[in-house]
Amino acid sequence: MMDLTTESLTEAAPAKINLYLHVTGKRADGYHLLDSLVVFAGAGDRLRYEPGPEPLHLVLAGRFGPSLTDAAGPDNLVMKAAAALESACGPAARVRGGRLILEKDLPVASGIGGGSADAAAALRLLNRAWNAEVDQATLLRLAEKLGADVPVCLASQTARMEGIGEILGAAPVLPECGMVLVNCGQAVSTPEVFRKREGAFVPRAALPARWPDAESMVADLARQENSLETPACVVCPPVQTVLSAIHTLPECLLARMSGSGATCFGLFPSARSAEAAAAELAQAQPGWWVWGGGLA
Ligand SMILES: C[C@](O)(CO)[C@H](O)COP(=O)(O)OP(=O)(O)OC[C@H]1O[C@@H](n2ccc(N)nc2=O)[C@H](O)[C@@H]1O
Ligand SMILES: Nc1ncnc2c1ncn2[C@@H]1O[C@H](COP(=O)(O)OP(=O)(O)OP(=O)(O)O)[C@@H](O)[C@H]1O
Repeated sequence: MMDLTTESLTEAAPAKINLYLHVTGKRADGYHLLDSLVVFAGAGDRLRYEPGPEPLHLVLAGRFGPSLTDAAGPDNLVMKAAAALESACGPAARVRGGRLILEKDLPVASGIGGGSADAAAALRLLNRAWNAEVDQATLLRLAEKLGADVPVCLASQTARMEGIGEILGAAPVLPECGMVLVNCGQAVSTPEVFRKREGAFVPRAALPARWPDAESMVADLARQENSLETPACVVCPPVQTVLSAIHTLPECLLARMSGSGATCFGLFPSARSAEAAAAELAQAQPGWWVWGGGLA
């Protein structure tokens, strides 16, 4: 008998951060080929499912719930994921209606994959709650169709991401470190940033099997880049201000933008030093979204 306790009907949707992001090429269909080291932070959204007799619908809550109210319908990535899963259910599945409650605590359209993490959480959650028995390979195929960042969010574990996001491989073993995430409040369109990218493609990075400490990781990461940082600064100039602010925080080892922006991250020697730095920045910039802590 399946366990349908409250806990089993809740899924975390952690923020995705691209520690580096190289645009290595472009496909004929316009999608870009990437090489990226993806990690997940302690910050995230939360998705809860309350089965019920009414048709499945989405309720938005959390700090950024109101910024998505126009997108609570079938276009929301959570509802798209639910529909995709329903179409792939096994014969023993018990597809039910009810409420999906999305605690939206990550800024929207901000380069940390909030919508992708929500979609992946919906696939995991409903696969369990509906007893859908959709296998991992099929889940990955559904995830790919929902968005380039959804496959990596399915496992929500550190990974090296290639192709357009669908090729997931082993990543270096990471050392203990902390992270600060900062968003200035301006939504940034991913296609627009990709369109504005200019110049040569960047080769695939050479990475070790593991980094023994945060300093050696940062020394390597400093040789990599986010190829979308320059175009994102054109679309959203405050990114530059945010990067400078992170860079000057005590103990900051590296400051960089994630994904297509505008959220930027700082790496710190520990979760504790990141929390302290985040508290300092939040006080100085009350209008920004600031988070500090460890990796997921
Ligand atoms: C920039 C990243 O966040 C890095 O992790 C992702 O590549 C973007 O992932 P995403 O937001 O899930 O992207 P999607 O919703 O699939 O695509 C949005 C748009 O971004 C562009 N896009 C996206 C991914 C990719 N590899 N190449 C692209 O050119 C395309 O114009 C696409 O129409
Ligand atoms: N559950 C959701 N959460 C956030 N955005 C959603 C959701 N469903 C649909 N969207 C739409 O998807 C778009 C991208 O939002 P999202 O927050 O995933 O972007 P992002 O952080 O830039 O993602 P990425 O890092 O994958 O590029 C927004 O314009 C938003 O309207």
